[in-house]
Amino acid sequence: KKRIEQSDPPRVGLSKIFTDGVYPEGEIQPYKDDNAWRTTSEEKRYLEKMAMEDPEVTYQNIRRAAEVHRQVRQYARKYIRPGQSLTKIAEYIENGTRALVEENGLECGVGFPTGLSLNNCAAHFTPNAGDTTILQSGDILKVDFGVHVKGRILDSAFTLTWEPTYDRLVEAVKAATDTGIREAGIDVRLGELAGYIQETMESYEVEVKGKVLPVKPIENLSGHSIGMYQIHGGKSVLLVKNEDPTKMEEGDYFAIETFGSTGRGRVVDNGDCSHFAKIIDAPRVPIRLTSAKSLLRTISTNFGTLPFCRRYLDRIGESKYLLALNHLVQQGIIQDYPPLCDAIGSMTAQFEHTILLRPTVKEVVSRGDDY
Ligand SMILES: O=S(=O)(c1cccs1)N(Cc1ccc(F)cc1)Cc1ncn[nH]1
Ligand SMILES: [Mn+2]
Ligand SMILES: [Mn+2]
Ligand SMILES: [Mn+2]
Repeated sequence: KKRIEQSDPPRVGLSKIFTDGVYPEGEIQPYKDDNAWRTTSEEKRYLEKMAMEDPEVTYQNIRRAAEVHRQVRQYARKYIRPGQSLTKIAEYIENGTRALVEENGLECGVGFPTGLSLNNCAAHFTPNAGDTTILQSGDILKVDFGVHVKGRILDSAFTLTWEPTYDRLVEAVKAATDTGIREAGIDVRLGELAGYIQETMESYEVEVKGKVLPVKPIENLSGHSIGMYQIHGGKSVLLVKNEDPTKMEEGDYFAIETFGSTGRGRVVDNGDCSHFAKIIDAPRVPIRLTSAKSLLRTISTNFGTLPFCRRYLDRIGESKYLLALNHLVQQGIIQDYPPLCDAIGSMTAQFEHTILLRPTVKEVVSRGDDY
């Protein structure tokens, strides 16, 4: 039977292409040293077989999300060009994601807002309604988008440039993320892993207009574990050596992401917030403001605990919601995630993959032939 090809722009749902429901496995990396035994352990292989048969755990959900991510980003990389508005770029990625994952309520869909952070801004920027920002040829764009299937969130990001000036910065961050992925593993301490990432990042420098700048890891950004419908699972992988003795554990899902900067190596909240998410264990406080009460109901219905942005409220018909939204933030019910930026004039880069610490092997589920 002829395989149905993906369209351009990407619109063919993956269940029409992977008709047997089996999605490609990611890059397999065996565990190292005192966990190498896992690959051939009968007990661990049995554990994994059970996981594959459990509809809750089955690795097919996260692999389907990963294949959606690979196909959308493949077309997006070709499509995104200086001169386009960030809004158009965001909608291209989101329309592609919704179509390929065959969005269906909270069953499957967009995992979190499409990050399109420019230059000194490293994370959590996506345009709000009315934003007229146009991508420029000298920009460094971090494209960070998510796909979820049954609450399994695929979190992966890459950096795009259209001039060679910052190639070494991009190279440094790609190498640091690959170091983080390679050194990750069951029983690895998070503080130690951060040291390996820092070491790779700091071995690079970038020459800009005759000035040699060291590449700095951004010390207050981090990778993170991922839970069901929960983008931040509670464990953080910092980018500078630290004493956190917390270990990575069998069954963990991790987003390994690193950020490099030619600036301070530190980000601060900057500009209007676009990203928000319901706080998982928020206190059940009575909400007096009627508009806030109804907005919270809309958020719970449409996003659950997945992060959302103002454009997603606009597209489901909400309007004049800012007062209510800020009230929910003040009440500690919704978390705001403002744009995170280093010094003006600095440049930042990011690469991110989602990895699974399976009982027998480590799977870099979001790996593609692009990064
Ligand atoms: O910086 S984080 O808040 C974080 C890092 C460590 C512990 S929590 N964050 C989680 C997140 C927050 C809001 C989102 F809309 C999406 C994700 C990392 C991240 N942002 C983008 N990709 N990955
Ligand atoms: Mn991300
Ligand atoms: Mn992440
Ligand atoms: Mn804040």
